[in-house]
Amino acid sequence: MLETKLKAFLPLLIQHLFLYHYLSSLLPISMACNNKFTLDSVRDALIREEDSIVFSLIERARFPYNAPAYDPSFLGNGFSIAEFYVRGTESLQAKIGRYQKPEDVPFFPKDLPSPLPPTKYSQKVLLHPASASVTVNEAIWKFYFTELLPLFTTKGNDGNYASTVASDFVCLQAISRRIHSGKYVAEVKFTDAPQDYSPAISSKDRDKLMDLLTFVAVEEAVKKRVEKKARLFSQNVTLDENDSGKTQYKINPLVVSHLYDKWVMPLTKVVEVEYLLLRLS
Ligand SMILES: O=C(O)C(=O)C[C@]1(C(=O)O)C=C[C@@H](O)C=C1
Repeated sequence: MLETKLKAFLPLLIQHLFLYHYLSSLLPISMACNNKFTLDSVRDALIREEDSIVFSLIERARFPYNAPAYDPSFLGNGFSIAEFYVRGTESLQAKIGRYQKPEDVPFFPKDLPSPLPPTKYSQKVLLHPASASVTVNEAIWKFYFTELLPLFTTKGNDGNYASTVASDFVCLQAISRRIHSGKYVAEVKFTDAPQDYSPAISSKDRDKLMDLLTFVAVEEAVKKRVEKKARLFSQNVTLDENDSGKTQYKINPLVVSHLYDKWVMPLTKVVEVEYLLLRLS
């Protein structure tokens, strides 16, 4: 009985060991600790991304909502200024080698040009090859413009559309990179416990996978930390010793914890599940 079970598990184990050996020599330095890819080192990378997200929101909050920047009829070419800018910038960035790392995912992947000249980066950084197809950027685009922006910008229109959409793109890229880093989290969780994840992957049991990869205490800590970072990074600093006024924040710290609670962590988990479902292919 045990022998039959072992025989069934053997091909999986060989595939797993091969991929683990291959991947651990290829993963990004920022996520590797002493050349070892661990849950702690990946979580450290996610913590670092929090800074980028908070600072990008602070920059965007300098401008009011600026509705004309999102009006698809404004330029007369069928695109809003925001979409036109993101498409053009992604195309330029692809030419100089962006979008080869699994966590750098374009919002408009169709017809992106190849890098000039071809870079070597993609050969150094690889997860399971199927990971490239995992993207939740459509959902990110939607929640960012329709739900998040109105929460942290003031109503109004100051005509600064170019700066506004450039700031939007920095926010979108930071949020997307953090969420798609879920591919690394999923990989390390799988390599740490293939025996737990493999049955749920084989039976395509999304709920079970979601259950296995969820750590409620970690999520609570993340929400508290990002709120604290927003409080620290976005407060107005004065040198006036007698200033007993209420601290002013450039963005509401509660909006940042809400962003993580409602979108960033749930979508990271979707990325993890989708990655895992492809992990044994
Ligand atoms: O740290 C992990 O284990 C993750 O999977 C990342 C993350 C997050 O998005 O921050 C997502 C799911 C877990 O429940 C906890 C945290």
